[in-house]
Amino acid sequence: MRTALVIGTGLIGTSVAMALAQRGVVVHLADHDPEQARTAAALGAGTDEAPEGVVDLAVVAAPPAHVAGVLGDAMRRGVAYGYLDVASVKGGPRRELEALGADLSRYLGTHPMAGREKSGPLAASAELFEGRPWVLTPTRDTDTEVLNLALELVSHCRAVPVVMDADAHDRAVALVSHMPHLVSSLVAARLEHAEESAVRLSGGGIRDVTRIAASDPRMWIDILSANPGPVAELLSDVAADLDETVRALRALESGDDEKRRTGAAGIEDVLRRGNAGQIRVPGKHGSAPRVYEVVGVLIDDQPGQLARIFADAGRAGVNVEDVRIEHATGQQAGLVQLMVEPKAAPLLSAALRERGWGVRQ
Ligand SMILES: NC(=O)c1ccc[n+]([C@@H]2O[C@H](COP(=O)([O-])OP(=O)(O)OC[C@H]3O[C@@H](n4cnc5c(N)ncnc54)[C@H](O)[C@@H]3O)[C@@H](O)[C@H]2O)c1
Ligand SMILES: O=C(O)C(=O)C[C@]1(C(=O)O)C=C[C@@H](O)C=C1
Repeated sequence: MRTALVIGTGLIGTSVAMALAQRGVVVHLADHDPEQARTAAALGAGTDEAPEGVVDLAVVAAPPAHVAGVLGDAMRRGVAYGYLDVASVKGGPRRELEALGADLSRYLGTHPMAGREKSGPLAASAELFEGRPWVLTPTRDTDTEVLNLALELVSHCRAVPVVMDADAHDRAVALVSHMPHLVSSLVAARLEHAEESAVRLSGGGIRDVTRIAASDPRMWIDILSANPGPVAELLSDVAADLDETVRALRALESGDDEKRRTGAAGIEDVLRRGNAGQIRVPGKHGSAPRVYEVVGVLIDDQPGQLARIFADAGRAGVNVEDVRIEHATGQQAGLVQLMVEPKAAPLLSAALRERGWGVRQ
């Protein structure tokens, strides 16, 4: 990738632009608030002058409700070869773009699983995405070159590409991002009118639980409006657990030994289930480096090949953890190396062979 246009130069757009600029990509910056683009340029993220020709990749980092409109407009103007967005929800923007009649082969919905509770270019950092998962949602129609440009961008940001279906992504982030965000806000909301003498005792525990409650509500209204069903289901499960927990605590207040024993067992159950869930959360920059097995797939230079490989891997139920592409010099062929969990490698090889791919494991 030689040139890129980042539209929406807040926290995420500026962070992407900084990472690309550091890797030698010529980055153009645009925002509906020109002051934001100027600030991003002053931070070394690129130039706020419009590109003269067509750039390789346009990256839309506007709030989710504006993503489809901004993408549709950029595509109509033909500003780039490929287009991607980084919005926190993937199903809605794709459907909106489809309704606008856009050429979806040149579009790839993506989502870096990294961020902050602060907004704007001044909160940006080129290192924000290092080691973090970056979800890509290609379909059968995705142009191979656009997918390659996206993979290059993810690699420049030193993130880890994860391929998923858009709706499966939205269900997953309801669990690991959207529902936790609301729970954090609900806990923090209890502090609003609390006694200062109590609030000033706050320590690491409440800080950890409420950090994300400081985020911009306008952005989160957009995010939650685009994923309300899955989040409501999860929150109603949390509400049922809360009811049980309150019942257990009330039992602990009782003068009756048997009731107190039942109450203690209920609380212990909540705490132990919490331990079991917490241990599954990867560290800040992912879990300790894992060893993946490589499944090599031979491709010729036909449009749509990479997207088809990802779609076939998805159909086999295999998560592709990382990808490398080797092009054979002077030949219309290449080798795609898919990095997967060791136990998934034989399954993936068999599924891809069955679908006619040349596989090397
Ligand atoms: N904040 C996070 O933690 C996080 C993480 C991953 C992905 N995202 C996604 O990234 C995108 C940007 O989020 P952010 O945190 O950088 O927000 P931000 O508020 O820091 O930046 C958004 C920028 O978009 C600009 N903008 C708004 N409407 C626009 C339009 N119509 N055209 C051009 N520019 C416009 C704003 O002026 C602002 O500079 C969102 O879609 C969000 O869902 C956010
Ligand atoms: O770390 C934070 O501040 C975040 O909230 C980041 C976070 C998340 O929930 O993990 C928030 C929303 C984005 O879509 C992706 C990442």
